[in-house]
Amino acid sequence: MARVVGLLAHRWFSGAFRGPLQVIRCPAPQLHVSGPAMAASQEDFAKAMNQVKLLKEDPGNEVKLKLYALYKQATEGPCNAPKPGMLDFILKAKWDAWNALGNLPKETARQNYVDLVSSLSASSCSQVTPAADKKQAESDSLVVTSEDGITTIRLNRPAKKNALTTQMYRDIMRALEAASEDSSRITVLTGSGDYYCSGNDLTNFKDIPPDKVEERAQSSAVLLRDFVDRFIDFPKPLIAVVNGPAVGISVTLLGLFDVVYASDRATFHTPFSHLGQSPEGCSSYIFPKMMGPSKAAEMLIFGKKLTAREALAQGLVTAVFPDDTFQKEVWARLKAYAKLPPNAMRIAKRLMRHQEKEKLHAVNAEESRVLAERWVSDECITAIVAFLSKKAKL
Ligand SMILES: CCCC/C=C/CC(=O)SCCNC(=O)CCNC(=O)[C@H](O)C(C)(C)COP(=O)(O)OP(=O)(O)OC[C@H]1O[C@@H](n2cnc3c(N)ncnc32)[C@H](O)[C@@H]1OP(=O)(O)O
Repeated sequence: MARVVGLLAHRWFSGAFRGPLQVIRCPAPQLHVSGPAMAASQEDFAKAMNQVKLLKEDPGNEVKLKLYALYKQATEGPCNAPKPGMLDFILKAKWDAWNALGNLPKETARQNYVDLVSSLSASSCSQVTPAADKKQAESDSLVVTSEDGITTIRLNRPAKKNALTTQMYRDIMRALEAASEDSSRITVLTGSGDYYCSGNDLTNFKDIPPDKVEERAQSSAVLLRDFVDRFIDFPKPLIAVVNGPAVGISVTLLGLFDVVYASDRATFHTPFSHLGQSPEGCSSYIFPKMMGPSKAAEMLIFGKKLTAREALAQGLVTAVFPDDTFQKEVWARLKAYAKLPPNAMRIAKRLMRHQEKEKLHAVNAEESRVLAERWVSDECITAIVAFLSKKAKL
């Protein structure tokens, strides 16, 4: 421990503060399920010490001194070190800060330390994932956090109902790659705001020069195929926390998740025929197997929108929760799952997925190929033009 403090103190006062790991985004507030007024546990304290090393911005010497003092008070109690000489400025500043805490109880110092670190993390809007040596998110539209053994990938375009831009597909792929290698045990996909996701961002089709339409359809099909492949191959338990309505590809992909928890406000809509498009995400294979061919046809051919309860009855959703307790109940459950032995979980997943993998890749390839054809069809172009000119909504 003394080594850690020494290292931190060295970093702070030499200015080399930033840790080597890549910063992703703010921690998700709802991950903090523990009660508000409780004293910080040793575990919280240890986590806070780690978080300090990962702060994006140098919080400044005053805050660093405060952190130092609280740390010493929390671990050793009131200042008991001899006062340094006047000329030893750094040691003197540290000693003064510690000594100024007087007889503050260790528990209070621990709590204050945790609170201070948490406010610094929130204000510098930084959080890291352990495998963040890889570049993960290019924009604010995706927020990736890692905490309590759970890597959370959050779609973060609430004003656009979390519609997926081309960049977001790429960022999600990177986030999945990183999550498959980081120390987290389970991975969650969820959305910010009132929607889970409104599917493909239809403005992805905007401003394509006529002579590039075919080329763009082909490159989008490659992107789609790669994207869905990542879900097929993802090695750890993958959970969808469906916080609100889901549309298009965000619904079809659910068949590739291990568990799907939904708010009772969520709906599930795959309006492919309305859009002149065709099913993707392996849904043309998984949905009929899961819910029977005729229920799958209602969704995938006729675009029937399911309520959360209907989706539960069809096996698309694992459990439905009342919206007002959704986040609390789901995250409590996930935190418990994230304590299970990671290798056992991966092995169980591998055994379940293994027999189907080849088939799923083949289905994905075919669905992507067919969609490339649909994207250049009159039916599809008409539907997209109608949406973009605000004449049509689902
Ligand atoms: C490369 C891989 C390709 C994979 C292909 C996948 C296929 C699909 O995913 S198909 C599904 C495509 N999605 C849609 O067709 C949904 C279109 N959106 C809507 O019908 C409605 O917006 C809504 C029912 C989702 C919500 O309606 P509501 O009245 O509540 O809100 P709005 O005012 O319409 O939305 C707010 C804002 O968000 C924009 N927006 C919503 N969804 C999309 C979207 N999918 N693409 C682009 N933009 C979207 C909407 O236009 C509004 O924007 P403004 O505030 O600027 O008007």
